[in-house]
Amino acid sequence: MNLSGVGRRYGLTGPWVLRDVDLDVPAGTLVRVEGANGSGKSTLLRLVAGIDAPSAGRITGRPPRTAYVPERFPAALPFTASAYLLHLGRVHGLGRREAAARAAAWLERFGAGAHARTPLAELSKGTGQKVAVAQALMADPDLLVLDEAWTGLDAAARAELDRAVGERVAAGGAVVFVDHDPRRLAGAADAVHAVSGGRVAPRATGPDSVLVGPDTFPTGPDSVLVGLTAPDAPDGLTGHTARSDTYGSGPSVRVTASGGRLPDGPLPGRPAREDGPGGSVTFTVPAAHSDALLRELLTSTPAWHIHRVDPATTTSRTP
Ligand SMILES: Nc1ncnc2c1ncn2[C@@H]1O[C@H](COP(=O)(O)OP(=O)(O)OP(=O)(O)O)[C@@H](O)[C@H]1O
Repeated sequence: MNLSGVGRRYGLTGPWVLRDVDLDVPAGTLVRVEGANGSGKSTLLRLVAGIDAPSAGRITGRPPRTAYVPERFPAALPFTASAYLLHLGRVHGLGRREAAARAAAWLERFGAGAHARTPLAELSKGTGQKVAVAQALMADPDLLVLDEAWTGLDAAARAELDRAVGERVAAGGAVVFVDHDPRRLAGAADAVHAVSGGRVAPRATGPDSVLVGPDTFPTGPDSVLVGLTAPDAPDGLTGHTARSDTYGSGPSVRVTASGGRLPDGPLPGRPAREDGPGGSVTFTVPAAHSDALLRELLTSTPAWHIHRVDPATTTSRTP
């Protein structure tokens, strides 16, 4: 995929967080993104994953099967770990049996099999992060975007994630990642891009190329948010593309919620809205935007109470 002249700012008049970004992410490559806190790494990764749209420029060629692990986990979702993975597997386009099998296999692989029936809200941060990573990997994505996905994982799970990343690249997928530990996959990256001053610039790669010093190591596990970009059904089951500016038929998600306040601006993915009984509202949004929508609803003041999250078959866009 390719980013050409991409810029991003929050709000119409906000400062440009990123400007004039030209970036190639070829298939079968491992790409590291690095930079200081607040430089715009997560912003760049959200654009790459397609859960956020550029304010300027063009993004083309994003693989249909894209999966994303963002920094924070919506632990308030009313699911057990396996039910959540099953749901996301269905959103990724998997059949029920296949989704259940893959969910179980990935939980087992990350040492979280015993927590399959634990409600998300009761998971430890590290186990929640294992679920976050499992939801992305179970899609066999052609583009995997990992925003500090190792944070909070125990040593065995970190090593397992390293292996899984290697497998994705070996299978011809692209992996784009941010991690504050400069030793993470050291020397394995095919390209390293540094974000600084709103610009993204390539720099030489190699075992000795380290921009982020040891003093920037995370001091503890951050809270994590499971990302769901899951834009496409695998094996060409649908023709939906996860372009942020492209809607139509394709995987979409219905979120039923109540009690919160809507933001002044548009909601992520501009969901269709349907008022229900008891003040509840059902938002229907393309699957690629459902994570951003959930995050917006859960972090609004007052926060929305999420009743249900269901796959839907079609998406309509409000004008
Ligand atoms: N939703 C948002 N609304 C307004 N500003 C935002 C939003 N998200 C990020 N920003 C701003 O964009 C800038 C870059 O943030 P971003 O999270 O992309 O940085 P980062 O490099 O990932 O930081 P860190 O290393 O601390 O995770 C910051 O100034 C941040 O405040």
